[in-house]
Amino acid sequence: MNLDDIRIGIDRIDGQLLDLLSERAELVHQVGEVKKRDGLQIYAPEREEALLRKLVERNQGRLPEKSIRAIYREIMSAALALEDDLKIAYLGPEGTWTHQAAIKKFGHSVEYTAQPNFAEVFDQVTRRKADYGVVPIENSTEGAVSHTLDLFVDSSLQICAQILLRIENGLMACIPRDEIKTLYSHPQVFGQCRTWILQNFPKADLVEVSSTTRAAQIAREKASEGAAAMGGALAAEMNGLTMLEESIQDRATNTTRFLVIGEKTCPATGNDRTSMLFAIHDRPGSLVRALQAFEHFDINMSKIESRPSKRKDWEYVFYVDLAGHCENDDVQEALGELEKHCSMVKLLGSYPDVSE
Ligand SMILES: O=C(O)C(=O)C[C@]1(C(=O)O)C=C[C@@H](O)C=C1
Repeated sequence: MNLDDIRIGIDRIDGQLLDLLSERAELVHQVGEVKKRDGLQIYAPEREEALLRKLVERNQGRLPEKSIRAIYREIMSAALALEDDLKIAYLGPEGTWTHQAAIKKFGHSVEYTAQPNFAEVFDQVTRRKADYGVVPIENSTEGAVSHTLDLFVDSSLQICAQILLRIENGLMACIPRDEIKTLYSHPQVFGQCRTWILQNFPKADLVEVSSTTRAAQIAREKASEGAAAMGGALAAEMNGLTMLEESIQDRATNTTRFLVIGEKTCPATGNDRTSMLFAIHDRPGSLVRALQAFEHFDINMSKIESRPSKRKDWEYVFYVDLAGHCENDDVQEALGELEKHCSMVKLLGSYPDVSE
């Protein structure tokens, strides 16, 4: 077979694919009409996850799971845009890791709105200026993003999905490496690259800024003063910086978990995770007894963080993630028992426990 013959085959299939995608778009349009009529959420993470799991299982061909997910991400992104003008708020400016996480979840067809800080992301969704928000919650090297945890205490928003994104930080500048005097980045990135900084730039000044994109902008503006930035390839590209060294994070598998927040949580998919906050009574053994509620019902607790309550000194709020959906009987019963030992329990939502 020669190249032209093979390409004729590809052209034929692409034509068929487009016809099928148009047919799909017609059905999606009908779904959108039904959802608007019945007041349902346009974004349906449980349906997306079920569809993706079915497709990955069915797949017999050469395409790896990652490619199937990426292709369908964009097909469903086009669907979301057809159903409504979906707007997603994220921590900007453009090119931040949160922006990339948002695109990984919602694709390129929906509208994005960059916000100056996490509180604004929450606020935009609360005031319905955006349909959903994307915020980081924890990093596998550096731990919790405490500011996000704190914002959940007073917010009525619910978590409806999670996004896992591999974070590859690099050193970027528009000056040679030996002229670098100051490193700019987000505090989380400094934490993720601590060993590399000590080994490579032990004498450099470290300046924390609001995002890696902002750091890249400063590396350009203050190049003559010896500025460089640490962050992702997109931030370097958008600011015309050279990547002087790639993959400088201390752990190769460095991954950040992001949450999608909206007005409603997500229905059960059979493989879910639930997030909640609670505060305990100030009595001996309260925390142990509260946590035993999960053990009694054989529920796996995958995360616990404590944060100051900000209402009274030395009083804490615990942020917990567990396996299961808040509508499952065992989770409901565990919550009932938990409440007996707590002064406050607040469910933040249940969502598909994706590992991609
Ligand atoms: O089935 C739905 O609820 C749809 O809106 C369709 C669709 C899709 O393209 O398959 C699009 C967006 C939703 O988040 C889930 C699925």
